[in-house]
Amino acid sequence: MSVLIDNIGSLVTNDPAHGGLLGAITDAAVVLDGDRIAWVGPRAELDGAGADERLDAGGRAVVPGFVESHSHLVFAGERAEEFAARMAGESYAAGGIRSTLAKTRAATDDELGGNVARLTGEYLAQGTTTVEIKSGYGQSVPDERRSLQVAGSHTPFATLLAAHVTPPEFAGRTDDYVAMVIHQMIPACAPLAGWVDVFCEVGAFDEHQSRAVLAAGKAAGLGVKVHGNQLHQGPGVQLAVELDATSVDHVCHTTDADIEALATSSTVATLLPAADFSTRNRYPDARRLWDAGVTVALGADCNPGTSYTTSMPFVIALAVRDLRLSPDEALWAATAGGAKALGRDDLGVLRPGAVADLALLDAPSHLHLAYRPGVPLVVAVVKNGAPARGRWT
Ligand SMILES: N=CN[C@@H](CCC(=O)O)C(=O)O
Ligand SMILES: [Zn+2]
Repeated sequence: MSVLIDNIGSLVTNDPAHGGLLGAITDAAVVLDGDRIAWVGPRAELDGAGADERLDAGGRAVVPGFVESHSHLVFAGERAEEFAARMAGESYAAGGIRSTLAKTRAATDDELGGNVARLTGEYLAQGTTTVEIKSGYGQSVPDERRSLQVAGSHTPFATLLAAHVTPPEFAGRTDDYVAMVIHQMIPACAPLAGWVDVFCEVGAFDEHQSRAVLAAGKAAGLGVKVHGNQLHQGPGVQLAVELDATSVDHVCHTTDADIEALATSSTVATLLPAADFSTRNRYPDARRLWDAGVTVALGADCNPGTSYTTSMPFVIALAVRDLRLSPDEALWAATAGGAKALGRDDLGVLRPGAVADLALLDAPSHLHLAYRPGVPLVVAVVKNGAPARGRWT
């Protein structure tokens, strides 16, 4: 089936063929054919014949669907008390993950799946059409396997976060846990995931342990992702570059050498400012990363500990206000940048042949995403070529 999206006041394509970072077109139209984009351009050049359905954007803005490349949706329970304590002065520590681990292990598959459905629904309603989902609150072979099975029924982008926290049965024996991950968990879970990930951080996994887990995942055919340099300066960024990771995520504490290493690599720096907002952590130096030529993605990092939000528009507003990206750079990083952090060039872009995922904003341009923080501007969403949420005029 073909769909004409007509009367778009301002269209962001992310296709350099239309000029500038965002390939923006005013007074535009888009034609969809099945789940792909068939045509994009100024309305004046549209050959109007023959679409099966017409959606009218009413002169408002259309952007590519947001691409969330970092989330932890397979969990049970919540940690509002921990958040309140942090706001009263406690600092964030990796140990909070263990309380979610206990609740996740005790939950049924249906409870976990229901929570993922609720949260992916929230993402979609706010314009996010692609969501990567990590495991990581199981930390045993059966619990990581079922976490990935639950994730895989909601997304094609599932990541085995094999080394998130040392589980209680391995307390004081992190090296033994790492050995179990390498010899048992990765072989059992690799068929269910696209990437392996580790939390390389003080109090979680050190450089040696992280390298061993990532190398084993890579040898099992998985791509590599790293939680790196979130809370402290550390080896995560360099390790990610060394292992040709698809992305290194957080990247809040960096040296000149870290930025130089990223700039000369194909590893994406995925910035998660909602986690820094919610932990009062240092924000990443996005301006320096971008200006050095690093490929930057933005994600919401939805999880019950550091970032219980599914709002990519909120993340864009933070990135503009506090990370000092321009509104154009922030939108690119939340769409095309997120796609690169998933190794894809046919998501987060509106050009012929790309996946037909887009969002209608009740605004004259994408600038309003940061200009009107907290306002639900996404009023309709198309996913895989089909209207998925909201109303067109
Ligand atoms: N940093 C490690 N993992 C998550 C937080 C997990 C949690 O606190 O439950 C993150 O991306 O911020
Ligand atoms: Zn994370």
